[in-house]
Amino acid sequence: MPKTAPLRPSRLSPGPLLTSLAGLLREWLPTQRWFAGKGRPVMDLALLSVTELHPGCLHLLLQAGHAEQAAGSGSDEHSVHDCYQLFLGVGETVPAQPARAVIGRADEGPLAGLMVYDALQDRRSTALLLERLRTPGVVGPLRFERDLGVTLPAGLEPRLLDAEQSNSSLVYGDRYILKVFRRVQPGINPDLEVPWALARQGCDRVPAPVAWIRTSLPWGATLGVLQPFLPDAADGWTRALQALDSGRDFIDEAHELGRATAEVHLALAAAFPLEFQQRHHNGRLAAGMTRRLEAVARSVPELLPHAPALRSAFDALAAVDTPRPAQRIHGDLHLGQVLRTGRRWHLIDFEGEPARPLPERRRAQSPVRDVAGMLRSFDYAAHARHPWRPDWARRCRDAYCGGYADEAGWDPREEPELLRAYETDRAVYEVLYEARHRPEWLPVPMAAIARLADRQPLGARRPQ
Ligand SMILES: Nc1ncnc2c1ncn2[C@@H]1O[C@H](COP(=O)(O)OP(=O)(O)O)[C@@H](O)[C@H]1O
Ligand SMILES: O=P(O)(O)O[C@H]1O[C@H](CO)[C@@H](O[C@H]2O[C@H](CO)[C@@H](O)[C@H](O)[C@H]2O)[C@H](O)[C@H]1O
Repeated sequence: MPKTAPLRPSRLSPGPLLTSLAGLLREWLPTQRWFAGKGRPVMDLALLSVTELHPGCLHLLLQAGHAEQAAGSGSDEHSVHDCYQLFLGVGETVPAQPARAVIGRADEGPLAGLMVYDALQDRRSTALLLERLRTPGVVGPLRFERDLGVTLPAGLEPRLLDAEQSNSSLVYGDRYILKVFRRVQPGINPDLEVPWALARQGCDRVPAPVAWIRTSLPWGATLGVLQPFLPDAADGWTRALQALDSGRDFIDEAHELGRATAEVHLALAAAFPLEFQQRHHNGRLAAGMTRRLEAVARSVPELLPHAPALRSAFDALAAVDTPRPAQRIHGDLHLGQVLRTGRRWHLIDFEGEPARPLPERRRAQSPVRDVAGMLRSFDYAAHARHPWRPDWARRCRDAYCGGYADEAGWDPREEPELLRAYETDRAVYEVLYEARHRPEWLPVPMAAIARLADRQPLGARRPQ
């Protein structure tokens, strides 16, 4: 049996504890998908907070730095620091669980001789985590809170979701899903803030938070959110690939998805203050997009030859000065963020692009940005299958914009400069994302970059 006695307080002091964990974490972190420096060496580590959640289970907020190569001629490496949330099990043995849960045996410091493992893969630890959420309260700097109007049942069987994701999610008895944020930033996470506000607005397109975890140390932040689990749901990406595989169009689904997106945008506009953009707003927006393009081109040299042509999409945006109200949006909308149950679409994951700072992700923006994200996603799906089906993507894109216009009362295609600039900006983001996390996917956004630079409409065939 694993040792489950509480650790002596002296063992939890951050400095000595790090002596035990540093070597193990340096090996383990770069293998985790949610680690920003995936595959790259960890440069430095600091423990920002240590809490023993229950005997043998440590909750850590860990600051980790990794080297980021600014590629291109003569550029240097610099270090990037992020704060990560870890749940570590510590015991004389590792409880029965997948071998990949094992992090290793500590060979020095206060944990010397003890095994360390990923507690999110341990049934006992994750069952106790749900118990904490059922009975709100405080453990050290951690606050467990919930919607007091909802009663959470006891004893729901936990399982760690085996999905490609930026965080870690636990499903409890197919009734609830707990998202544990891995990269933590100061401030309320929009994935709690936005679904909560939408629920208050009566919008049922988004699962409403029922419980959440926050911390006050080292600063105020959201650590996790529990929401109802939609059983038998398939995400839009899976549905789109199924349609492609069986040679089917996806027009009805895309049209309905456009309507669902517009419905959520209307609810967001009602739930949060609108911002009326100042003159020259588009100029500033275009300048930000240009800066991002230049930064990504320094990291991913394949982008460099296209940069001048891509900049023209941002210059065209800067030349249009028609201020429009800005509002809260989804911020990272793509086919993987929409779930279909029966004939209904739901939107999930309002965190925004995980690499952007939280204040930026919470800013009011044009809803065209979300539309552009979804349009890019139809192109991604079309590229994921051979032969490439650009006409399939184009029909989806038209149906999606048509559905959006039916619900919202305005068509995103009426703002071509904004749509093109946002699509270009999104493709640039995807280049960086794929280069960092899934290099084998890099050709997909790079193909879009080549077409955007050529001023070809996406989804159209390149001239032979
Ligand atoms: N409420 C839900 N019901 C059913 N499945 C869900 C729900 N929320 C998330 N999921 C599943 O979990 C996966 C990851 O969730 P997501 O919020 O996108 O996490 P991440 O931000 O880490 O990528 C989704 O792709 C989806 O398959
Ligand atoms: O994990 P998140 O949902 O926060 O999103 C990140 O990962 C996505 C990939 O899992 C990435 O999306 C890109 O690939 C998708 C297909 O796997 C495609 O549907 C999207 O259009 C494309 O952007 C997303 O960009 C990233 O933020």
